[in-house]
Amino acid sequence: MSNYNFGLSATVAEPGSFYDLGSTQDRLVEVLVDCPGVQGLYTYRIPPDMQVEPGDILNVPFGSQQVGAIAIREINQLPADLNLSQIRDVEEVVCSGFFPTNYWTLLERVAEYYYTQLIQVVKVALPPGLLARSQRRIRLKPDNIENPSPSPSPLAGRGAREIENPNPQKGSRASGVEAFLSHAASSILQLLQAGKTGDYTWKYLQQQLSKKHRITPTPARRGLQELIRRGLVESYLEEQRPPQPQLKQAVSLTGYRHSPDLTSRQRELLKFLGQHDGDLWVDDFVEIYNTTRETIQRLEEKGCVVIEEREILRLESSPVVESDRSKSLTESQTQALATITNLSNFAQVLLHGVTGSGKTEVYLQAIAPLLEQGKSALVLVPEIGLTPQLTDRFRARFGNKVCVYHSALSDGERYDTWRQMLTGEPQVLIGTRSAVFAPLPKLGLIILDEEHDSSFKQDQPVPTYHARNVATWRAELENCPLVLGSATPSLDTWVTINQGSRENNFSNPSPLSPPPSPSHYLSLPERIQSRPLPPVEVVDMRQELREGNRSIFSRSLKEALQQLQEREQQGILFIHRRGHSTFVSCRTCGYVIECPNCDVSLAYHHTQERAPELLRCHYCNFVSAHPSNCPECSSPYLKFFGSGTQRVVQELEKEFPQLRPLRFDSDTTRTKGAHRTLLTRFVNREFDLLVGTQMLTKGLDIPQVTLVGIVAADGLLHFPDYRASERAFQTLIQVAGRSGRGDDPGRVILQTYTPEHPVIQAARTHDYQSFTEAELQQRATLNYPPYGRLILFKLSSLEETAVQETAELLANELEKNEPNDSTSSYEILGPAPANIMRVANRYRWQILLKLPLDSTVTLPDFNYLRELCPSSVSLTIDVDPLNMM
Ligand SMILES: Nc1ncnc2c1ncn2[C@@H]1O[C@H](COP(=O)(O)OP(=O)(O)OP(=O)(O)O)[C@@H](O)[C@H]1O
Ligand SMILES: [Zn+2]
Ligand SMILES: [Zn+2]
Repeated sequence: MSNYNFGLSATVAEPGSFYDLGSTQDRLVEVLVDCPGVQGLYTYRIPPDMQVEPGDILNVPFGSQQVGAIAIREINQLPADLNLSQIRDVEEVVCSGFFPTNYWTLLERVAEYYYTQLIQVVKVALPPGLLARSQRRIRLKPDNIENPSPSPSPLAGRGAREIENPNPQKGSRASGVEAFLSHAASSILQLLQAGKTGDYTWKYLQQQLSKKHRITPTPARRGLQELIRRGLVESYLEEQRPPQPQLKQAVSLTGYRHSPDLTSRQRELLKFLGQHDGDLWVDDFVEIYNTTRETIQRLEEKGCVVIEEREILRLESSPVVESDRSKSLTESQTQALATITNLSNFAQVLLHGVTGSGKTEVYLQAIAPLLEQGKSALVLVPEIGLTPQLTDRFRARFGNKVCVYHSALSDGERYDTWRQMLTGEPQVLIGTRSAVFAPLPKLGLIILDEEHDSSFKQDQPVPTYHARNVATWRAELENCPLVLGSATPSLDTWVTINQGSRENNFSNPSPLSPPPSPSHYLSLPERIQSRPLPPVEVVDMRQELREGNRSIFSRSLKEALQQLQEREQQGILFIHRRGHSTFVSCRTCGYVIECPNCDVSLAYHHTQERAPELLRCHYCNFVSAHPSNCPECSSPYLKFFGSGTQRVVQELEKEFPQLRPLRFDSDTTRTKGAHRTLLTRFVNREFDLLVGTQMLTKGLDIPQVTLVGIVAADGLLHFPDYRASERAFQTLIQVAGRSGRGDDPGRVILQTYTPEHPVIQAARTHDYQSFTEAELQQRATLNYPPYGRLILFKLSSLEETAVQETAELLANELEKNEPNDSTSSYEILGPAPANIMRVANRYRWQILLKLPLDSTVTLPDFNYLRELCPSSVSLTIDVDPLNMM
């Protein structure tokens, strides 16, 4: 801004004073300020010679501070509750073009659809502290101080300050510059000149000014403006530190590995290292093989390995992976790929491929040419920790063009990844749901893998967005294709795509009809190498009991477990719950031990012989010691009901002492990298059986797994939720799909007390189509999604009566507003207490609105409803809810 027109500077409004420029001339901008606890948009004036675009990062005065802000939109009318004298000027555009075009349109669309304030959307979209981290710095411009150039140099101009000074020409010598300056400005200059580099953060300068010169923020800011106008100093945003070469220790095998005095453990470690091409990061080696640095050093002393420092990429966060090349595709993969690569505009594609059909290979080959064209791709996955394999496959193909973005990254890592994206380098970003907001410029393709997975939906906090919706809007705005991949597509997607592709086929290409809805259905109906899907054997556990088998394992499953080791194969046992037992009750009086904070029973946790016996709440994490007597009647006879992962592992140890089970659930995978470590050990055959929950269902590709046992399918079936069947079916098919992915054929043993249930029957035959048709019919009858829309009002409060009264009040309001015309009306279900009425001491009520799909229902003003809630009651509006509390 060194060419600031001095003549105009006199008209810049000083805080507290007011120069009327005539309102027609004023350009106003609404900004989001980055200040903790501050919400909403603030209006500022754009100085006449400043250009501000939506998305620019600004500096604005805020109270007595100077804060970072984002320009949201220009407005041409002053908000009604403000008058011009209150409006302050944008101080400076710190950084322009920070966000890709369309980015703000996307965020606004999310805010609108999910009935949230824009600031809430911005909070999920941007990495934490994005603005706060952009430090503003001030540095001297020594050239201008020593040789101020002639007109139109700022020094030669005529401005307010110079008029005060009778002899402006003296300013042409450096030593005389200070003579023209205000006290604040010359103090700043002094501070800068006193330093070695003449370069400080503005924050530091402000502190010094206030401490040493008693200059308050307002004059300080004016002083700085003065210096900038005169071209004596410049202000800049501290650059992201260039990637520092970081060094890390790697361990590699030497040729000399048969030293005679090696222990068997040392030999084993060398063998493991050999399996990784003789080369690993020391950290990874220690973690994966449960060894220590000292052990590795001893191997080095014996000359079997060398340890050396190697440079790593700053963003790299996983072990080195072998690079690989494109596989030659099967016929259906080829067809699918051809369709996807031929799309250059917005289109929605469903890639419906059975488990193990090679969807990932299609993604990889669809992305490769984009990178060559300088474009980027966004790959959304349910949970990154659970799928280290997927990330590895991408890294193996695209090396360091792959970045990972998810909430488990540290703030710093997230910030770096974000800034790094803005460079516009073509890259592949793999991330979980919030990565749908990643600001990749030149986006060529969005992929949502396992699109049926409910972790793409955020239940809380607001915005309660579904990444699939946002991805669709994003693809539309970027005009690029969106690929939804799954072996068990959600019914929502199934219906959308079917409708879309029908219109596609039958639309009449007259120029007057709307363009065909760009939907494509692509199918991979077979596994790679025509391997069969594993047969599913359904075992009726009632029958087992009748025939005298009281074990949690059926005879079939026992036999299969016995065969595992003989055949050198591995298996997976799926259990619906972690912990040991789902509840504990007294045999004498029937008392069930419950959480003091929630309306649920406590689960019994006990991992091994000497470990403490604990009761744990799976909702609020309350923990207590397991009592030895019934708290109600003191009876010592407490019984455990329901089996969790711990119990199954204990039973296994009793019945199959030779089998080596590995528990894989959220209790055992809490630490960073634990998923990878455990899976690696399993793949290395340190264990025979993986025993785990839901997290087993997501994308595991382990060829030597031939057996999948579902210990009790019933736990999945009975939920008071209209989606229970859909979810249960997806889970069963996905778990079953982990079996038989290699050369050996697989099998699935599904144990249940309700073998006749339609979900079990459909899973038995892997019959997606008929399950889906039957389920859709039921949804249509009841106007449930995808044939209707739902909006869930979730209320909660520490006060039981307050939340009930508020729920009733809101329901009344909704009823009052209900349109009379039956075609455009909505249905109100409730108010009702939530399924679990109290969680973490908060009482929960809900109201469900059911809306027809195709009408334009006028909804009541939700902001008004929000205002009706007393401060003790919190209200969340969940649009298209997936979990009914
Ligand atoms: N054309 C191919 N030729 C040989 N092997 C392939 C080919 N395509 C994929 N594979 C391999 O087949 C296995 C299964 O592929 P992938 O994991 O991509 O299946 P998927 O469809 O994503 O399965 P799921 O939905 O069960 O996760 C992988 O090990 C992959 O490397
Ligand atoms: Zn009792
Ligand atoms: Zn609880």
